[in-house]
Amino acid sequence: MHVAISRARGIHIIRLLSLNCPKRLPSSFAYSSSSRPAAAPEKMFKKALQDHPGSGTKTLHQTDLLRANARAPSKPQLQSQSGGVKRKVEVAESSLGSLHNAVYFDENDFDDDLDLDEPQPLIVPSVAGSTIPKTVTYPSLDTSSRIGQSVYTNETLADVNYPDLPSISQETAAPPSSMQLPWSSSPPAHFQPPVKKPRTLPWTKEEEEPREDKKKSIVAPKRSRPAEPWNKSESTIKAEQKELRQEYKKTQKSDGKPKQLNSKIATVFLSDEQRAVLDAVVDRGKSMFFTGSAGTGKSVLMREIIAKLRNKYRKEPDRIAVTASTGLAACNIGGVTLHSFAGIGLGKEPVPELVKKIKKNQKARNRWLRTKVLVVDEVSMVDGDLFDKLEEIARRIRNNGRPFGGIQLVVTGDFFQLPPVPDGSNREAKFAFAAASWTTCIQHTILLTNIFRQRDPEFANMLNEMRLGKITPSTIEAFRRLSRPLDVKDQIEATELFPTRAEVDGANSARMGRLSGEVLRFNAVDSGTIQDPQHRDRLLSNCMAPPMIQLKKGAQVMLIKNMEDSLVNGSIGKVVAFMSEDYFDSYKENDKNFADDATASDDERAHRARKKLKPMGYKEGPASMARKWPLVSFLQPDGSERHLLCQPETWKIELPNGEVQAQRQQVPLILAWALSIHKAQGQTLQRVKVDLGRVFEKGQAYVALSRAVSQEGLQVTRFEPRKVMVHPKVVDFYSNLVSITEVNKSKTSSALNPDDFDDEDF
Ligand SMILES: Nc1ncnc2c1ncn2[C@@H]1O[C@H](COP(=O)(O)OP(=O)(O)OP(=O)(O)O)[C@@H](O)[C@H]1O
Ligand SMILES: [Mg+2]
Repeated sequence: MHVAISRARGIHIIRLLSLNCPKRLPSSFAYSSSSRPAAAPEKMFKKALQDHPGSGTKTLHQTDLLRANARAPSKPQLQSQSGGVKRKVEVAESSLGSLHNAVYFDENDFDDDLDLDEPQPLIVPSVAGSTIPKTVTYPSLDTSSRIGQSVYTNETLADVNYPDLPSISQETAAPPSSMQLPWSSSPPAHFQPPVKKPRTLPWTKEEEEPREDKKKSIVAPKRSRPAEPWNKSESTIKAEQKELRQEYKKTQKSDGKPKQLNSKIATVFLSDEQRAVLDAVVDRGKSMFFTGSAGTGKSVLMREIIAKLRNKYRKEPDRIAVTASTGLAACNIGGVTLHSFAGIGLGKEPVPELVKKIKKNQKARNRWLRTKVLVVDEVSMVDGDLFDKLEEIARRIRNNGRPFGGIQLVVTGDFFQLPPVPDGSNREAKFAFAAASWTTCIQHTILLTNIFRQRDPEFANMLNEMRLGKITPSTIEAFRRLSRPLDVKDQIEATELFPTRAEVDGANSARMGRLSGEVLRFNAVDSGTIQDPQHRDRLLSNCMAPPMIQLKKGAQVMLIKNMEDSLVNGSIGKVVAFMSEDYFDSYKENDKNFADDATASDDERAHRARKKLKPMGYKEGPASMARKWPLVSFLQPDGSERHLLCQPETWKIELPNGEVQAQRQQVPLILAWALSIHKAQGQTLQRVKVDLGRVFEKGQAYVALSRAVSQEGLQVTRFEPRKVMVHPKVVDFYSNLVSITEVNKSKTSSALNPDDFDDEDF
């Protein structure tokens, strides 16, 4: 397992707000684990604030809210919130505010990455002397099966479509409620085993369930790092195969039974603070906002919560609405945007009109009526006025005067990361915590403090200073020292993070252009209940998987689905070969035959193996023979590598009732020499390169740098403290989160008492 359980550097839970629940609530509580933190973030926070006393700590916003709420009745009948208290957020004008003004939004697209740029066509790498492609169509396996291959003079460009992919049934839409989670930053849908289980190597075969179809991913076990991963398709595979046979023999000898070498998705072990939040949400039905620095396991916890809630409501799955602020974030957790869930379009109208609109839409109305738990991910990008509008809509539609119409809210995000995108009007974006109804709807705010991503306390401290926008001279120096190129011993380069998609596409295309050899083009297959192609395309434009990806041998790629415990969303690797599934079938069935002839090409050996397998019932088909998938060598955090034959996976945009509005089937890869900061949000990356001269948005620099797991794996150029922009309102909000030290002072017991969550229910 590449991520060991971090020796808890301190686990603290801070109960901060219980404003609307005065009954039996202590003002705060604390929990601490047995071990002390090496670099407790709350200490860093305090220290940073002390170091910079003038640091935007004006009137504490939260204090205002507390006072306001103290005067409010315990179960406020919120009326006309949308027309109620306006909390104007005074934000310094972004130097690139004009970019935001050009942003186009609708209810399905809150992807600032997409909005910042016009959609960019993927640039075909220019190849000197290339000629107009000649298309060769292979005979079909069946009438619907067709593969077109275009041949260039210097390189081959092959289109790979998936005409015969099985359509995904509605039953497969919702992830299994009891699924296990790996330790990674992938969305919950990715934590399911792939729709078809990864194909394992021969020695695991006997343990596998019989499967109906053959489209499985092929995973090789860990092996030591090769010198040039993409140049080893034949001889190295032969060597690998020998190694595998030896390992196989060993497993046979050890206990007489084959062992499952490739463990499936591992169970996550939540820290005590994560566990406490999970219990409060799932068992006690609390409305919670849990937050914390990048890498504190918010996403891991949210996925576990969703899984547990799905299990709890397994008989009525539509009781849980999984949403996120942006299309990308929503797609990442297998949900929809908050706007789509609400059925409010752009949501610009006043609440009464929006209510009318929803009442006319039976499906949207039902969603509001049926929902018991509303999950909101990446809340930092949710607009505060929108939050208030939704709160009022919920009460009106559900005819229930409790906060948010009695819906339990499970909200997460880090307000120090990307802020709400302004709506194009002159109005400044308003944070969700500044919404008038925020404190009445959120029963508990929990600060997760145990940073898992960066295990080096010094680095975690540097990032925390950056997060708060209060960087000490020594940290500035330390970041400047990171401008050197990374010292890497293998061929995997640092992924460069850019603010805009155009820069990303340009960088990736340039790198692809430098590679010679065959280009294979993989086209996605899109489907779903939305028939209007434009609408569907717009929804799917937020999907991590692109509509088309071109790959060459040697291309650096990122895996965008979790396949195994160590092959997860965010794993970086190189394409080492393109191989058909049949080749692999033959290979594993007939390995001796393959291994003994190093001179034969992949195809020759596959052909020979197929011949041998024919009498055993092997069905030969030209189309299936020709369809090749990228074989990728992924770098593991421990320096070893693993291989995966990357076959299409599915992404869905799914409503709470299970209706799959849109889905995309595509190979689970994107080019990864470069990545947008937006797409990198939430990822954990081993090697990262960031040019801070390009960042322009508050929180952007922090999001980019905090993807790295270590200083050794991070290169930062043009580090300027002024590039680290932090919103003063966010500083205010977080400075009101009581530190564990203060909590400990006011509490005799340091142990978390579960009863601390047992305040009155809404
Ligand atoms: N309980 C845990 N045990 C071990 N590792 C964990 C645990 N929780 C999270 N991690 C690991 O820590 C890393 C960061 O987790 P995660 O992506 O959930 O953090 P996050 O708070 O969502 O960060 P971000 O704000 O950047 O999205 C991941 O590699 C994840 O696997
Ligand atoms: Mg996250």
